[in-house]
Amino acid sequence: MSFLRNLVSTIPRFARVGPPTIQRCLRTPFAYQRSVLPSKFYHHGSPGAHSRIAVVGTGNVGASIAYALVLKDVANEILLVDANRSLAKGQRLDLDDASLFSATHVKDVTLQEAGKADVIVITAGARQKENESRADLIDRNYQVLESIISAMQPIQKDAIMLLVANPVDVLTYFAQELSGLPRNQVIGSGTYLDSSRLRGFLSEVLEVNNESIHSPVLGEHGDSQFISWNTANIAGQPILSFPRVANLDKELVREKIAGKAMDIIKLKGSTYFGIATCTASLCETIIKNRRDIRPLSVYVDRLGAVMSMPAKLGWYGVEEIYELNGDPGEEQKLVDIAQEFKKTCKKYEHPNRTE
Ligand SMILES: NC(=O)C1=CN([C@@H]2O[C@H](COP(=O)(O)OP(=O)(O)OC[C@H]3O[C@@H](n4cnc5c(N)ncnc54)[C@H](O)[C@@H]3O)[C@@H](O)[C@H]2O)C=CC1
Ligand SMILES: CC(=O)C(=O)O
Repeated sequence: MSFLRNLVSTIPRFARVGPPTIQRCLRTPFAYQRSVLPSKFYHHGSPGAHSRIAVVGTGNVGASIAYALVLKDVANEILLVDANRSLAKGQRLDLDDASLFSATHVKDVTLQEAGKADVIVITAGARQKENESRADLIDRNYQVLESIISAMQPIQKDAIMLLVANPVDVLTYFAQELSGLPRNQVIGSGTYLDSSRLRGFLSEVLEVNNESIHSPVLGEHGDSQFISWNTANIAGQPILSFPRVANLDKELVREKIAGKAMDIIKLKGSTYFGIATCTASLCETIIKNRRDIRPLSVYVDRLGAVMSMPAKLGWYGVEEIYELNGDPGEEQKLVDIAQEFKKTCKKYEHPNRTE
């Protein structure tokens, strides 16, 4: 065997690249895959685990997510779909060129086929222009979402649907209403991106790697988001006990983080690298059942609203939502955000909800 391996390693890599299925078998041994993945990731009697992520909407955000997924080698297949079919095809051809170092196979498909994926990422829809808020997109993007979900039916019953299009909290709620999937399988990227922006900022203030900083931004992925200073910590020490953080103007920091998207939009028209990194990481969390805790758009029963709260994510979607530590100011913010959310959604209330 070792003689064969040595022999194979002398063949240039480009000459060893075979059809995608063969590459997949070579890269990830069958026994390993069987021990790690649940039955829902087995399809078509394929000789190993077979995970598929659909990306609906292949504009700036969708294409960047697909690119990040290819580089991370998260799934066997990425399925691309866009109302503009030539755009999806063009992105697929371009991504083919990027998959040289990845076992991921990229396809352009129909919405019906996307509905059979294990993870369905929805980025389709309008984006903000300068000085437009995320909430201003609601009328346009509700229509887009409704048409996409109806064209994807019947959606695979174990699928996890991950909303990215804005306003993400409101669209997540509508997707929960319209998709027929259990609520815990329909989530939004929420304030994961805002939290990563805050970690980046605090990492410079404290000169600590951002992965060691736990500082969630919660509530709305929008103007009313807030920083949970009372739960934030480094190495278990409250973050407010660090003088460099204690001395910051907290409202100024909040505005800086909440306003970063518009700062970028004013300079280059849209944001996509940050959300692509966050979304690819969420897909990996789902497919590998990592049970990471992330600030995500989830339905919070006691408040009757979708908003960003720390949530445990894995194969089966959201398994648990974590409450804050009882600070009355932060609780009031959640209540206010829930009230605004309900006012917005009333206009679109769907009569067919069964759960
Ligand atoms: N949640 C977050 O943190 C972030 C969310 N976004 C949101 O992501 C969304 C997409 O942004 P971009 O990619 O920059 O916009 P884009 O305009 O580059 O791409 C949107 C794509 O959606 C497609 N589309 C529209 N209707 C469709 C339909 N019915 N079926 C299939 N495809 C359809 C369009 O053809 C277009 O290719 C926006 O709503 C934006 O606000 C953007 C950045 C961060
Ligand atoms: C556009 C957007 O939602 C963001 O970059 O946060």
